[in-house]
Parts: sequence; C-alpha cells; structure tokens
Amino acid sequence: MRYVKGHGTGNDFVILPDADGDLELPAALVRALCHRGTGIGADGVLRVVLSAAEPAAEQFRGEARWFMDYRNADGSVAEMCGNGIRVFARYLVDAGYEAAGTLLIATRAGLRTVEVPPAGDVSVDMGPPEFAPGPVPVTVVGREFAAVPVSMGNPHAVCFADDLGPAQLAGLDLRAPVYPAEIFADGVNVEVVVPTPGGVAMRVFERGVGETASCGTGACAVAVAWAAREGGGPPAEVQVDLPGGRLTVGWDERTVVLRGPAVLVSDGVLRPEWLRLVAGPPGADAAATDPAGTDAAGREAAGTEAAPSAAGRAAAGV
Ligand SMILES: N[C@@H](CCC[C@H](N)C(=O)O)C(=O)O
Repeated sequence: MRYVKGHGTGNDFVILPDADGDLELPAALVRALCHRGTGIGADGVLRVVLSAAEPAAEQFRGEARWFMDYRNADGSVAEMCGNGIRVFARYLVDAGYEAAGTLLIATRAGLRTVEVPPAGDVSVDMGPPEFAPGPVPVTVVGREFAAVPVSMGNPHAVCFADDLGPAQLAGLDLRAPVYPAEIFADGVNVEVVVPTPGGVAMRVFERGVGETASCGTGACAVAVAWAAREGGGPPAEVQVDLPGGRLTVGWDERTVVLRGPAVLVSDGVLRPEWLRLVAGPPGADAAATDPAGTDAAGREAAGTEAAPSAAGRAAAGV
C-alpha cells in the first residue's frame, strides 16, 4: 500500500491514494498509521477517493470528482479539515490527477473550492461560519472561559485569553479541556486565543487527536469569532499565528477563505509485514494487537468501522 506524507503548518497527514475505493480503513489501521512511535506518525489520514467510488460522496458525484475521506488520529471520522483539504488538493495536482487551478472537492461537510497554484500556498473557500448560541463554559488548565461556539463544518469552541500574551499562551497546559457534553455531544475542538499586533495567536486541542501544531478550521473559527467580537464588520484578512506557522483567514460576510502552505514531504510504501502486525493473527481482537495503543474515545463513527482485524488484513492483502 502506497502513501504520501504531507503537512499544512505542521498539521500532518498520511495521504492514502485510493481512487477506486478498494481500501478498507478501520479505526485500528488509522491509529496505527498515525502513531508516532510505531507507525508513520500523523494527526490524521486523508483517503483520496473518487466520488464515483465512495458511497458517502453519492450526492456530490455530478459536481466533484474527488472526495476527501478525513480521519482523526484516534480513528474517528471528522466532517472537515481545513489544512487537510489544502494538502489533499496539493497532492491531486502534484500527483498529476488534476491540473493546477481551481478544484471542487467533496467532503462530509459539503463541497469546497480550492485554489492550487503550480507551487506555493493553497487557499480554500471554507463557506460561511455558523455561530451557535453561546457563550459556553469551557475549562482549560483550571480556568473557565466563556467560549464562542462556531462551526466550520466541524465544531469549535473559541476561548479568548485577552490578559495573556503569546509567551504565556505558549506556556499553557492544554491537555484536557473540559466542555459541556450536552452542548458538544460529538466532541469539540478547543482553541485558546491571544491578541497580537497583526491579528491573533492561538493553540488548539483537536477532537480526536490532542494538541496539534495547527488547525485550519480552528484558525477560521478563531478569526471570525475575533472579528465578530471586535465589531466594525469583518476585516479583509486576519493573520493567525499557530505553533506550526501562520495561516491567513479572509472573511467577507458571505464566506471564509483560508490560505497557507500545503507541503508534500515524502512518498512511501507500507510493508506487508507491518500491515499483518497491525491486523493481528486471524481471529485476534484488534484492541489487543493495536500497536498504536490509543483510545478512540468512544467516537468511532457508526457504520464506518469494520471488524478491525478482518478489515486490517484486507487492507494488508493478507
Ligand atoms: N486539523 C484540521 C481539523 C481536523 C478535524 C478535527 N480534529 C475534528 O475532529 O473536527 C483542520 O486543519 O481543520
């Protein structure tokens, strides 16, 4: 099985080319791929599949040739990934599947238009934000924030820490944010934000992953929540600084546009013996053989998880 490794401002992905939709991708295999000690290491997996070959993309088949099947590192499915879709589009162009220019890509959150120049930054029209009723109490490192709930296709809780500067932001322990489960029933991505001279700086605890170096949908949620709070109408562009680099977010009332680097790092081949190890012996419980040793936190998307050991063996061709 071939893969490509890529990242957008340090938010990294294993890209699995699967044009014809032949690949089974159980959560245990995703966790194993994303494990930084025993796998390739990544925040998520991007399966590249033709809409025509993917049941989840049925409604988009006339409009978008490709579907982004995004999985978090814990094996759970997410609706949208702002860095992921930019890396996905860069892959389509660099691999020769599509010409540089404007691409329409199907995702679980709907269709997204991506601008891919022959080289350099990739931008994506993320659609309009949805502000949910708030604020919502979210606790980070023992401090309660009045978080702004924003959906960018996936859920975000934006926490402003106006009394902190970028250096104090860097020192926060972001490991275990607490949020009301009755409001964020499917979990939530939590951002902590401080003002900077050019815009904002943020860190993010991603649902299904943990802290990551960057989050594209998170940067959009932060930029629109910040602009809405500042008043005076949406600014043309907001610079969002993250541990992994800088993203630029434009917002013109109608839609949000995210721009930043999208980099392909390496090409590789998964060894059949590693895939066999991930799958475990016939009849084995994948939980006992999962080399990632991670917990999908009970967020396995219903209907997407095949019996792990059997599916893993199918992926391994064994
Ligand atoms: N890193 C992504 C977001 C990935 C999905 C997220 N963890 C979720 O579960 O909603 C981005 O760049 O947007």
